[in-house]
Parts: sequence; structure tokens; C-alpha cells
Amino acid sequence: MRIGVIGGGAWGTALAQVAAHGGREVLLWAREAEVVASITDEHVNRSFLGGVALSPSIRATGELGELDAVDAFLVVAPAQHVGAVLAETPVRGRPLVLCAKGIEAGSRRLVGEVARAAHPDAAVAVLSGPTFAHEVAQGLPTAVTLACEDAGLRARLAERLASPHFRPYASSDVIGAEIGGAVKNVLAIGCGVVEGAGLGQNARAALIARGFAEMTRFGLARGARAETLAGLSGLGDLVLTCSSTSSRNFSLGVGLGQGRAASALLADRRTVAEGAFTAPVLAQAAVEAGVDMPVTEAVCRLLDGAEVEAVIGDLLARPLRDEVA
Ligand SMILES: NC(=O)c1ccc[n+]([C@@H]2O[C@H](COP(=O)([O-])OP(=O)(O)OC[C@H]3O[C@@H](n4cnc5c(N)ncnc54)[C@H](O)[C@@H]3O)[C@@H](O)[C@H]2O)c1
Ligand SMILES: O=P(O)(O)OC[C@H](O)CO
Repeated sequence: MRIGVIGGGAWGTALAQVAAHGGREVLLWAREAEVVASITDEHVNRSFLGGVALSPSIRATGELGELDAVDAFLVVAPAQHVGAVLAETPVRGRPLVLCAKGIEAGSRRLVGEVARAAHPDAAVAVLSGPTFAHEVAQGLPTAVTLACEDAGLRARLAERLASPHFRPYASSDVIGAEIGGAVKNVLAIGCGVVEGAGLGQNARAALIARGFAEMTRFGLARGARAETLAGLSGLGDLVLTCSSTSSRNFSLGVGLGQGRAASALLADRRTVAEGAFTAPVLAQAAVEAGVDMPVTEAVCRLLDGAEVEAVIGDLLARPLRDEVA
């Protein structure tokens, strides 16, 4: 199975490295000419994944049309750009493995819905889990959820992507895998705020647990399975992203917690913090689904510039409730 990777950011590059395991040829499309040049000439991606020597069997291109030669696509553009990029990609019914984590602003569609609308004849799979790109690219041990409704295809994809360091666990719950990855980014911003404002480890653990309750309520309302949300792509990724400044979402939250404005924190970033885009759409989708998501609402207020003290005070002042509702 020849793999094409759509997106030359940190995660697309790390996944190209995974797919190139054993010297297999991989074609990576990058939007930036300098990324194509750096991978082609030096086998590195200086712009988004510096310091990692890439397999020489990864070939880079700036032409989406060249991807016509592959058998399956790893779609690794940021969630807000997946629709536009897929519209230009010659998919022609070949499988789309979605690796972005987010919800499209405006339409409030999950990435799977965006992909199906663009290419109704292509099978859709979701690859998601606790995966910092720089660790994956260095060959450190990693496990992910690989979700696809077609059992034969998910087995073929898992076999194609697995390596001694990269272990996909198969699942048929596509929506569950998607929702875990999208929601955890929003919650990670909240955990970063706790860190930045010096609110302590108890508060961070409480936010992870209550955030997971929110993720579960929302996921179940949208048809996800509870065990998927408690697995690698849900709780696993939530714990990772809420624990480390290696996370762009957590780091954004740290800045907010230190009193800096979201607009300033996002302005000079070249890398993506998906939670900043997903938070307001997730909050709207939660209202539509009749699901209570107070942590998500708090993150939205913080992104809009509300004072940390006021937002945390309001969260803690909510009426007492049962833990399991
Ligand atoms: N970096 C990670 O560790 C990691 C791990 C798992 C999942 N993800 C997810 O992968 C997706 C891609 O993130 P990343 O970390 O590879 O990106 P990145 O932050 O490293 O790089 C930004 C990417 O956005 C692309 N981009 C910017 N504007 C664009 C546009 N108008 N159209 C198309 N592409 C545009 C750039 O070309 C670049 O590929 C995100 O949804 C992210 O949540 C990232
Ligand atoms: O850096 P972040 O916050 O986008 O997180 C990266 C991955 O999604 C972690 O699994």
C-alpha cells in the first residue's frame, strides 16, 4: 500500500517517518516550498520538526496532483483547512485516514464529516491518540487508536502503519476516536491555564477528571462508545496533552493563565493550537446536543479575554451536584 501524506507540519512529517518504516516509499505533500526543499535536499523538516533525520524514502512535493500515484492518504492538514485541501486532492475513491484533531469552525463539522462531504466514495478512517510528533519521529514507543468501520481496511491500514515502535489498536468507532481528539485540545488549554496561574496539581487533576466527564457526555450524545472515550484517543490523549508544555494547546493555556491575551499568543505562532478554534464551536455543538460542558465554556471565556480569577471562581461557585449524572 503506497501512502501519501497530506500536510508537512510536525505531525504529517512524523507520520511520513512512521509510514517509511523499513524503507517503504512515502510521498508527502507540503504547502510550503521551503519544507519541500528541506525534505528533498537534506531529509529534514527544519520548519516544523527540526532535529529529526528523516528517512530518505520520504519524497516531498508541493503538487497535490502528484498524490494521484498513492493507494491511501494520511490527511494531516489542520482541521480548519482539511476541506479546502481535500477539494484539490485527486482522491478518486481511495481511503482517507484522518489525523487532524478538531471541529471545523462555522459548519461545526467533525473532520470525518468534512471528508465524507468532499469525497463521498472514499472510505474514512481516523488515526488518533497520545502522540507528540517529535517523540514519534524519534521512534519512541507510541500506541494509537485506528478507527474504521470497514474491518478489512482497518486491518490492512494497521498492518501497513505498525512498526516495532508504533502500535495501532483497531476500532470500529470512528466518531468516538474523532471526538476524543477534538475535545482534549480544548481541555488542555484549561489545564495550561491552571499551570500558568499557579493553581496547583489538585486543580489540574480535577480539571482532567471533570473534563473527561464532559468529553464522555458529549461523545455519548453524538454516538461515540464509552470505551473509546476511555481509550488511547480519549483519556490517553487527554492525560498526555494536559501534562506537558510539549503540547501547543497546554502552552497556549499557560500563557492565558499568566495573563496574556489569546490574540497576542496566537499572533506569532506558525504552529497550530487546534483547541483555540475548536473551543467556541464545541461549546455551540454542546448546546445543540443539550450537553453541559462548563470547562469548555470556561476555556471559551478565557480565550475571549476574561480574567482567570473570575472564570475559576464562577466554575467553583456552580451549584453542587452528583459526580455521576
Ligand atoms: N504535532 C503533533 O504532535 C500532533 C500530534 C497528533 C495530531 N496532531 C494534529 O495534526 C494536525 C496538524 O498539526 P501539525 O502539528 O502537523 O501542524 P504544525 O503546527 O506543525 O504546522 C502547521 C501546519 O498547518 C499548515 N497550514 C497552515 N495554513 C494552512 C492552510 N491555509 N492550508 C493548509 N495547511 C495550512 C502548514 O502547512 C503546516 O503543515 C492538527 O490537527 C493537530 O492537532 C498534531
Ligand atoms: O501539541 P498539541 O496540543 O497539538 O498536541 C499534540 C498531540 O495532539 C498530542 O497527542
